[in-house]
Amino acid sequence: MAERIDGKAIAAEVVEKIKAAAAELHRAKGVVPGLAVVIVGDDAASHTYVTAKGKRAKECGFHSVQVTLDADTSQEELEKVVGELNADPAIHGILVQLPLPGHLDEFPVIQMIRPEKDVDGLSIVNAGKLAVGDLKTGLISCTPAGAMILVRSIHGDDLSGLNAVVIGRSNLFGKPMGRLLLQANATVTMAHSRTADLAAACRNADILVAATGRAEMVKADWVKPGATVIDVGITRVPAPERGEGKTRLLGDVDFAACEPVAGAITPVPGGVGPMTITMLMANTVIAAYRAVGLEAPRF
Ligand SMILES: NC(=O)C1=CN([C@@H]2O[C@H](COP(=O)(O)OP(=O)(O)OC[C@H]3O[C@@H](n4cnc5c(N)ncnc54)[C@H](OP(=O)(O)O)[C@@H]3O)[C@@H](O)[C@H]2O)C=CC1
Ligand SMILES: Nc1nc(=O)c2c([nH]1)NC[C@@H]1CN(c3ccc(C(=O)N[C@@H](CCC(=O)O)C(=O)O)cc3)C=[N+]21
Repeated sequence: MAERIDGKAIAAEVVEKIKAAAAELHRAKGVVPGLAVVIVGDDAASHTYVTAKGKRAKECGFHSVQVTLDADTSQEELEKVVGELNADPAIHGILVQLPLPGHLDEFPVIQMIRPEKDVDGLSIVNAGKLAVGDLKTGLISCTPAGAMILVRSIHGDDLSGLNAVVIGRSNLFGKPMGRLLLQANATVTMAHSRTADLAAACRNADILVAATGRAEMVKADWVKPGATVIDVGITRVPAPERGEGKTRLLGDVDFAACEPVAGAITPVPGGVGPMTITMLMANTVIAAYRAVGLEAPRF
């Protein structure tokens, strides 16, 4: 049976470091880290997730702002809001919840966020720094940064000699995850919807990371015995057995089938998700340190 990687417990340890860093920043410079989350429209799942971010920000002692815009907000209105947050000295981190409603163009909105405040790591500057291996001056997308802490909890900092397979190649997760694994000396395969024999590619993985949003697609015979399996996917499905209107979350990994084969595995919920929210706070405190010219702590 695989070891279960407890994302909640590891996130709680990181939260303590974040709180201490925030307290030190306040003591040294009188500055409170400020995080703004912008959400457009009324997607229920997005709102639950944004509420969780606000709660965690408060818990860390941050100044936290949520900007909720109507589903029919125009591109100009959204860009005006981001412009104001860019100019606000009390805000060190800005996150625009994705995806945006279909009539809005994501790319220009994300690219106008000042790189120093881009806590999602999606700006060309931050993505580029990661691509050239500069992990010290940019900001790295929260979910891959959190997933790497989970990988390190099993394998340590140096992944030399290990094969890693990432399923999914999004800018938000797959690409930065692949780059972080490569930077840590893993031999990386980036798989996606056009990969020929996905099962065979996965069977080669000492570290298998799934981020597709296809519920339970990773089966037991895709997993190399003893491999570390990191499940990023989140799909909400109806769960009538829990009561009327109730739902539950499924990952991209068929957990029950893969747990006996893997060496270590993350559950959903309680794996990568809690790390994502925590790393958003870590990025915000890092941005706040840099804003006052202090060297940022590492998490
Ligand atoms: N736990 C957490 O903290 C977080 C969870 N998520 C979840 O992770 C999942 C992925 O998110 P994100 O990267 O933003 O999603 P995207 O939809 O942007 O990307 C999905 C990727 O999966 C690939 N893919 C889709 N279907 C298949 C398939 N059948 N076989 C192989 N590859 C496939 C796509 O390939 P192609 O490029 O060829 O289309 C694409 O690269 C979602 O479920 C999301 O909810 C996301 C962020 C944080
Ligand atoms: N700009 C942007 N950045 C993101 O990082 C981003 C985004 N947009 N859009 C949506 C996805 C999804 N995502 C999740 C984060 C945490 C949990 C999470 O906390 N999950 C808990 C469970 C929560 C629950 O029970 O609902 C867990 O897995 O244990 C889930 C999903 C971040 N995303």
